[in-house]
Amino acid sequence: MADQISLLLVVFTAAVALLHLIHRWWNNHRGTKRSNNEEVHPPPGSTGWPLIGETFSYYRSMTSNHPMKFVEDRQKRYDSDIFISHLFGGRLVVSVDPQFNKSVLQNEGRFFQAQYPKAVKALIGNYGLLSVHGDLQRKLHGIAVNLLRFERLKVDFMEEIQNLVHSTLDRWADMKEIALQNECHQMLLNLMAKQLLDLSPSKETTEICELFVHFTNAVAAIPIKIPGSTYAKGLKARKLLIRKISEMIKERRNHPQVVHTDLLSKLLEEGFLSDEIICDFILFLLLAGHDTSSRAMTFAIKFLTNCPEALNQMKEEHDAILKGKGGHKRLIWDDYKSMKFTQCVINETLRLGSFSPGVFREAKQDTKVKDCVIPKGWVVFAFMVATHLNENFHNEALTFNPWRWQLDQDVSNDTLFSPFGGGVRLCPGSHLATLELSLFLHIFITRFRWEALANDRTSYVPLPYLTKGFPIRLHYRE
Ligand code: HEM
Repeated sequence: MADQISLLLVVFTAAVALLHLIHRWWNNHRGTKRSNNEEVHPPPGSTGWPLIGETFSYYRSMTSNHPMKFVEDRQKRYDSDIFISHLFGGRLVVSVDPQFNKSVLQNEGRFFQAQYPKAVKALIGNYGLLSVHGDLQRKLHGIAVNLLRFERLKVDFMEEIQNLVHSTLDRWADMKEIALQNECHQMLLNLMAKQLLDLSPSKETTEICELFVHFTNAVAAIPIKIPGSTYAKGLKARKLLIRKISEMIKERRNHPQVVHTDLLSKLLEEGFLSDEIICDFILFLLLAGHDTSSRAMTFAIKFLTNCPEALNQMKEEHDAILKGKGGHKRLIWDDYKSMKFTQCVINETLRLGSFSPGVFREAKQDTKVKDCVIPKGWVVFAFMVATHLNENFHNEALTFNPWRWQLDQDVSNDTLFSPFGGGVRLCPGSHLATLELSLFLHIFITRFRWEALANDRTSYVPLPYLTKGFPIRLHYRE
């Protein structure tokens, strides 16, 4: 009996090994015949193991002190900046070529179109902005741009953000010790909940924030739908969030006499969007509008904590602004525009944090790049973080150095630095995000000094975050 089991194990192991070799060979040698019988070769690469592909190597590298190892190994192995892999549940072409990535973004709707993995689409819904194309994308993008236009930033948001940050910091001061990452998530979700759904900070917004933790974690998690998995929890959170928004829509329709000055009212007034579109659109804006900016806030404070020279320069800049206002604490647009060093800190935080690590685009036709062809229907992962952390483009790329933005104007070109994407999908929230960060840094730095309570590390998966949530102890500045 024992012999039979051993024999079975040997046969099974040999079969798996053989399958793997065949799979590898097929990955490395396949070509596609075009209609004129010319054989075209996709980029070099490997889809790794059946089903899981190269997911584990990618995760291992992106959670380590050497996040670019996954990319660097493949660049060396294939002698190419564009290679095939199997990540996020499917085969794709990974591009770390900044010129090609820029052209992918600029050619949205022509040669490429946004195509996020099925698992992400199931979370953001059929009408989350990154799922829609053509006229509907332009229409919804336009609504988002209008919501976040300069005139609104200069007046409404300027006022609203400062009120919110001051009241939140009053609460933090009472708590003395806080987990900054969670607190920033909650603060910015409160801002978006007010703008989109007219919700003031309450038990309900705290519940929404808790659901968003599961929802966001699932966006870049391994998409396994078994009960208790990160992905399954995210899908459940989506269902509950959509139910909440639907109930608000019903409530508004039942009580039209109650006046609201939020985005939801405007969308209902316009009357041409279905409830399904409105729910997915609002859910997407809630997500996009709080998650990345709140991560950026936490990272900025963490980077400054580890770089006392930059923190001192920030203190000087912000103390001078306050002094110039003769004790009047509320900032105006010109004060914001005068924060020169702060802008360098924000750029450096966006580069080193790379909060939106890459974008997904499907080739709408066979597309020649260098000496290979990306066949129609294949998805390209334009991996921005690999440009942002590349030593060839940014000297000592893993070091926080805000002064690089003062000295070397070249690094601010949008081929090498594109934290907000580009083309027709350029992030409509980029100016709001910069305003939020600047005002937050001003108020935080002028009110508090702080000490870190744990030795936190950066992980770039599922999305960039600090592994311990950056716990800090706060003290009022003398
Ligand atoms: C640090 C903060 C932020 C970063 C790094 C960021 C990054 C990005 C990137 C890279 C894209 C392009 C995705 C693609 O092309 O596939 C994008 C799209 C988008 N972002 Fe942001 N974003 C930030 C903040 C915000 C905020 C505050 C809002 C809204 C309040 C927002 C709303 C959106 C929307 C609606 C889109 C989709 C645009 C479209 O597909 O038409 N983002 N963002």
